[in-house]
Amino acid sequence: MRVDLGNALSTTPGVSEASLERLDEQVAAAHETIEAGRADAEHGYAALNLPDTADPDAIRAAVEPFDSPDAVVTVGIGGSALGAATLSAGLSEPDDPEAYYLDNVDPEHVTRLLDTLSLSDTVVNVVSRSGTTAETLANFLVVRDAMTDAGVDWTERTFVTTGESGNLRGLAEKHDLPSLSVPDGVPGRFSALSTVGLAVAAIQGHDLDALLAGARDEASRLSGSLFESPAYAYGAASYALANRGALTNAMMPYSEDLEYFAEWFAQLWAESLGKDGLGQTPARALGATDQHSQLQLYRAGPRDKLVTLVRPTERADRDIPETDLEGLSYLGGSSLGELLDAEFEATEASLAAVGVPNVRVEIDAVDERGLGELLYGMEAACVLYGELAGVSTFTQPAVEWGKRAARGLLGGGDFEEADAVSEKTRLVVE
Ligand SMILES: O=P(O)(O)OC[C@H]1O[C@H](O)[C@H](O)[C@@H](O)[C@@H]1O
Repeated sequence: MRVDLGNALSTTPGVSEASLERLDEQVAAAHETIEAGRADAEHGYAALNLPDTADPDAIRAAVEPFDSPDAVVTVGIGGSALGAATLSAGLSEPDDPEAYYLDNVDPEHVTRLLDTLSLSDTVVNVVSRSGTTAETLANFLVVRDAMTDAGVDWTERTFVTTGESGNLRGLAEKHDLPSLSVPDGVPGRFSALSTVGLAVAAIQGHDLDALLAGARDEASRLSGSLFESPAYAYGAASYALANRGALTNAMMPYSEDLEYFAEWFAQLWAESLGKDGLGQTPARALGATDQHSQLQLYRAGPRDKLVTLVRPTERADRDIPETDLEGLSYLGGSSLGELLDAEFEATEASLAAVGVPNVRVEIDAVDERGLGELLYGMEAACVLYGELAGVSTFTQPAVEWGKRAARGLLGGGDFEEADAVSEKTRLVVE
């Protein structure tokens, strides 16, 4: 992963090179804390050890009974779905088993998906670190029922990824389901490079070793200076820019294959850093599509944004046919990839021209190695940002509040958070 901070230096907000040099002392101290956390495999920091601790052979062995299914449906939410979804979207090949994600309990969507699938040729991948998330367990009960109704033995088609104990672990043991464990100390949103994110990639036949090698490369570049580590350069600059008023981070990959990556990044950044009145709101965008919608705001709206432009430097290309249509001949003989690159450069320059901070992040290609670098790099950037900001990066108390309120409302226990629902102030206009 390469990070170019040049367009964030003399912008508004912006961070001077001299400020970054001063910040580098804090980066060195934060790096020491991070390394100590990694050495002790402390909660959260352990995620940065995954390139070495994940076991691709064990993952491949666990999914081996499911040889070439038509589809794999992951039932999970948040960190238990987005990492796998990012990988399957980024790596997908036409002959792969189709990957679907049930990460919402919208009944119409669930029904539509179940009606579309040939359930006897589908693998169900139930993922929940805690084993208690209501949406995941409810969806699983619905999927299981649909399989039984279709005459499919769900115990033959299901595998489970969860913690060492809990409801799901109990279910896996009771029915002798193939299962994987979520590694200790790895929060959901940092679990893309573990059993949680890699199992679907394994079923689809992607190269787990190359993914982890990419991540390992990025890990080897972590150092006590932001000027030597692309991940820390990104984390430190984002932190400095947020302190100076860039409270939104618009993540804008120029690749359809990375659209899910922006969604994964949004959870990572929001849930890890949004604490104590601090944080940077992630916005999701896609180049070049959003040049024709959101870019107007990014360039001319409030000066409260950092725009992160991500692209692969190599991709399979497609020529644009020659044409004698008036005014269009400049396109002919060029390629869609060249056009997309020109759009990327144009957006970057258009933001820089009016002093809107933007950072360029590049990987060589959207392949296993590139994704390993990118996901690991962003995780390390996030951990560094959290250290610099002094927030508790690996917890999510605000999310837990909502989970308890919803559970209380459904009669799943006596949770005082549920009372707040009836205390809501109303001002209804009809
Ligand atoms: O994996 P699970 O325990 O089911 O959790 C799924 C998701 O639940 C919560 O909303 C957490 O805030 C997320 O970080 C987590 O990824």
